[in-house]
Amino acid sequence: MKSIGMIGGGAWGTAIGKILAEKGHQVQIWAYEQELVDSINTRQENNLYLPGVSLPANLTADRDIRAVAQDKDFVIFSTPSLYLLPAVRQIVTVPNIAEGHTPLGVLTKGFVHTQRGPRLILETMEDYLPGFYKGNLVYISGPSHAEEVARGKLTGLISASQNPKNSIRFRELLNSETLMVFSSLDVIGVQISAAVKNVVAIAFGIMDAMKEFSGTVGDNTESLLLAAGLNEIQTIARAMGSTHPETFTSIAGVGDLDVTCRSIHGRNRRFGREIVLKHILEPFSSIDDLLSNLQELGYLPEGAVAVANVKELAERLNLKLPISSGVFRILNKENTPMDEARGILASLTGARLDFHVDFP
Ligand SMILES: NC(=O)C1=CN([C@@H]2O[C@H](COP(=O)(O)OP(=O)(O)OC[C@H]3O[C@@H](n4cnc5c(N)ncnc54)[C@H](OP(=O)(O)O)[C@@H]3O)[C@@H](O)[C@H]2O)C=CC1
Ligand SMILES: O=C(CO)COP(=O)(O)O
Repeated sequence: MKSIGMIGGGAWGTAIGKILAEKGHQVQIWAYEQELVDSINTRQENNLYLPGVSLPANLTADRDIRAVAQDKDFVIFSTPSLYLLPAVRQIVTVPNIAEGHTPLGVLTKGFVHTQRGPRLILETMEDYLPGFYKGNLVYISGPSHAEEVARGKLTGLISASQNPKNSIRFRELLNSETLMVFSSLDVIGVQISAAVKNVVAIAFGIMDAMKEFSGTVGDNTESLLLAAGLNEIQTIARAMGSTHPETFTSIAGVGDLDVTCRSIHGRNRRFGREIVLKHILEPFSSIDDLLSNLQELGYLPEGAVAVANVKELAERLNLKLPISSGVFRILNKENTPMDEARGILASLTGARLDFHVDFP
């Protein structure tokens, strides 16, 4: 039996915490909201982010982040990208972390925006953590909606680390009857795939909403977008130093892209659909305004956070990324979803497109 601290009580941290608790480990989740702590500890349910899933009694929650990280055999970060660094900063001086005794894993998908611009999650964490952690952090990703993992749907994940021993440690920790975990050394490729697929899924959601009202956009068109999205992920990942081309054909690459674009659980897809069907960008004047008021959406599409970082990286690395650029312009109110969708499809096909969609 191991003791495990989960830093983040959203849907994903809770689902993975449940898997670990069901394997007999003692799991403590750091949750930001007191209501959530009470719900997990007294009703064995995450009422805010994973309602309807009954949690084991050996999974508990606490608001004290340092207590959750203290004296644990493993600590796993599961906050959204925006809250990751503040969480890391709070636990660096916890003795077992300060001394490098506790292996650290990360479930967050996205980039961290620093004064030096957008950076990958693990490299940023390494800057704040004691030197023992350099090259030893583990990044866990793959096609895995929490709603399904928590209900025992068969799922595959990738555990990536520069240190193969550590990726195997997390693989063995997480492997269960329904969760199959595979190792990878390509920490850059896996992190970029996880972050950028969320941006592609926003474009996919926009296209998906248009499909319902258009004679031009169909399932085939969506697959065109998906394939181009994978290409865009590869382009940026290679430029950033991805080491293994097979990452993109693995569950961390095309697998996660597919589920994020197509699943009804997908929040990035939902965000894209609601841009078209519910005009949810109307209250926001720009992407900065949106990001400052993200809580108004009521759910967190990581792709909205990631796209500004992707734009900056594309400019720095001189990359042409038509899907990400189009999503950025939509969120920044520089262009309409309709014009951008036409532009993206035209750039992918080389065709001259003048279709119009009449929304209800
Ligand atoms: N949901 C999924 O299926 C999957 C999600 N992921 C990734 O996991 C990460 C977490 O997502 P998910 O669990 O879905 O998140 P949710 O949207 O379910 O939960 C939101 C989380 O944000 C926390 N939060 C809100 N405001 C703050 C704040 N000011 N400071 C600190 N924390 C705050 C909440 O805290 P509190 O703990 O108090 O509720 C909660 O943990 C994301 O990067 C996501 O892309 C990866 C794979 C699957
Ligand atoms: O990363 C995920 C699935 O693997 C979750 O995607 P969404 O945030 O779009 O729901």
